[in-house]
Amino acid sequence: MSVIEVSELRKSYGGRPVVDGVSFTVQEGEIFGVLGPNGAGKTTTVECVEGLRAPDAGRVRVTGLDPIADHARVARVLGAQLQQSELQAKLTVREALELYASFHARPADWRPLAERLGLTGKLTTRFAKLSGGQKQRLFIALALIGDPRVVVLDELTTGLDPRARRDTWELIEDIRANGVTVLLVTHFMEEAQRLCDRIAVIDKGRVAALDTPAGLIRRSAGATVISFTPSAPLDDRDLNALPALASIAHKDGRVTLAGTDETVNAVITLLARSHVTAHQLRVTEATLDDAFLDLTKETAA
Ligand SMILES: Nc1ncnc2c1ncn2[C@@H]1O[C@H](COP(=O)(O)OP(=O)(O)OP(=O)(O)O)[C@@H](O)[C@H]1O
Repeated sequence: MSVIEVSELRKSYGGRPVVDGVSFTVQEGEIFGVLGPNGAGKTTTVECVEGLRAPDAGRVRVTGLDPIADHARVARVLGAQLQQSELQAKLTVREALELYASFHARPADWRPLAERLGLTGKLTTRFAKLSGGQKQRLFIALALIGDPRVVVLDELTTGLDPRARRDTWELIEDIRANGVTVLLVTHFMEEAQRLCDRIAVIDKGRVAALDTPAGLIRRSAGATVISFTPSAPLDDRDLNALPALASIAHKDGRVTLAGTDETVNAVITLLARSHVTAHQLRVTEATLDDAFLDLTKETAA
């Protein structure tokens, strides 16, 4: 069952389209990633899902409800992460939890939530005195306090150290294990690769690709990279004729080819046929990072 449906969403600012026909659906229980370069339109898209912005065109549904027309009902099923500026510096963790619980008709009990998020020892600490990781954990708690079916987390781990980021990833997996669907906006490839079931890569206001992390890697041009130092020079014409070749580079006598498994098999055949030995042969799989750069390379150019 789909929890979020976005269809042909469009939004312009001052006549400039920043979301230009975005469509995707998020299934119940998924961690769905929205990934893209700066200014791609990710936040605008999720703000339309949250009902914070009205689309110019297109259709958005959250559990079948329109986030603008049915704002109150959507607020009951959707938990949104607050921005830093939305919490008063002097509010203690306990006060923030109680205050946000009071906004909901049927809030979750904040005590076990605070326990699960490791905030029990910080209940009397003021917001301004919390570390970056503790603040993020509080934001997660506040997003979950209405006992939502779906939670939207935007750039949750930006500014956290690697340890706090990993702890946050475990929390997100834990949220999903409790049956909550997660819509995650992120800049971090490692985060997206590790957490997301599927990812929409947004580029210039459009969905450049939508797939599982493994699927995105497979469809990027240079999904597999093979490098070696040949015992004798290989004919460039033979190398350039390799199937599914995405790129070729020569450096310090070493040849590096990006392509697919087909390219790897063909280069091994070529080496055997040419009686050339490949020293220090390495075959590596591209990461989501490589796939992302490939999928959004026109933007960077
Ligand atoms: N209220 C607004 N008025 C005018 N322009 C806006 C407004 N909000 C966003 N924009 C512009 O729309 C574009 C898309 O912004 P958006 O925040 O959706 O992108 P993003 O993909 O989330 O970017 P980032 O990764 O940098 O947060 C940007 O160029 C931004 O400057």
